[in-house]
Amino acid sequence: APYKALPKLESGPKGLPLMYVPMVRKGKPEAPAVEVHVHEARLGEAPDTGDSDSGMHSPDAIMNIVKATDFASHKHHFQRRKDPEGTPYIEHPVAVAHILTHLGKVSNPVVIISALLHDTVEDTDTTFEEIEREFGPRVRSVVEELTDNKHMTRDERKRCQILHAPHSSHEAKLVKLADKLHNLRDIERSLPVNWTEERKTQYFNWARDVVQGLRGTNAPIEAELDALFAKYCTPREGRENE
Ligand SMILES: Nc1nc2c(ncn2[C@@H]2O[C@H](COP(=O)(O)OP(=O)(O)O)[C@@H](OP(=O)(O)OP(=O)(O)O)[C@H]2O)c(=O)[nH]1
Repeated sequence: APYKALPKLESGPKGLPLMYVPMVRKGKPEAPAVEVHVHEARLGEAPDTGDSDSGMHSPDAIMNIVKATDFASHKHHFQRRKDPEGTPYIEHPVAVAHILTHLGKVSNPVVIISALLHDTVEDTDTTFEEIEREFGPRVRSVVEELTDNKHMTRDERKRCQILHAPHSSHEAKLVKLADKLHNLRDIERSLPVNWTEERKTQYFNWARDVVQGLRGTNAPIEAELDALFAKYCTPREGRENE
């Protein structure tokens, strides 16, 4: 279904100063009123490091993160996970964003928004044009990197992920790492319907091959992945978890 964004409450011509009114507690404002400048383009100007917190404190970054959560929950509304409980799908992108912020200590809004949106084009009627219109070209580009080509066979898609991982942008690598960690944690928690133990091992082995191409991106997330690989992957003689 088409996504209808709420009109911005703070709307005004881009770049024009708006008055930020501080919260008032016990008759005293928490902070003096300040002027903030709304630049929709700021997301597109974020630095390339992927984990910088530049821009994180800007009101428009926070608003766009909430908007992406709302967008994803709208788009994934009817979708369920493959677990026997039929968990609402939206739990996955929200958990991926949470892994990035809390375990990975990532606060680049482009990465967090891309994590929230990473399955919308692959799994729903969302288009890349829609993502760009609502969230800008940087987010579109990262989501494009994270979207499997549905015209390929399953085996081709899986092979492509291994081949493309090392060539991904830093932002996409971060989301991929967190995506894999959440999917693996989910499988450990509850095997998807009709999955055998053999398929579980195959998935863990394949995920280890993808993660191999993402290494050196985020130490805490990679450490959690390594602990799971050590537990569930087929050991590689003399090359443990390579
Ligand atoms: N672990 C787990 N995965 C679930 C569940 N429900 C849906 N999925 C999705 O299923 C995919 C993994 O299942 P597969 O059978 O290997 O892949 P396929 O759906 O593409 O054929 C993942 O998507 P993907 O975008 O293909 O991710 P990935 O394969 O790139 O990691 C994952 O997000 C669930 O309950 N547990």
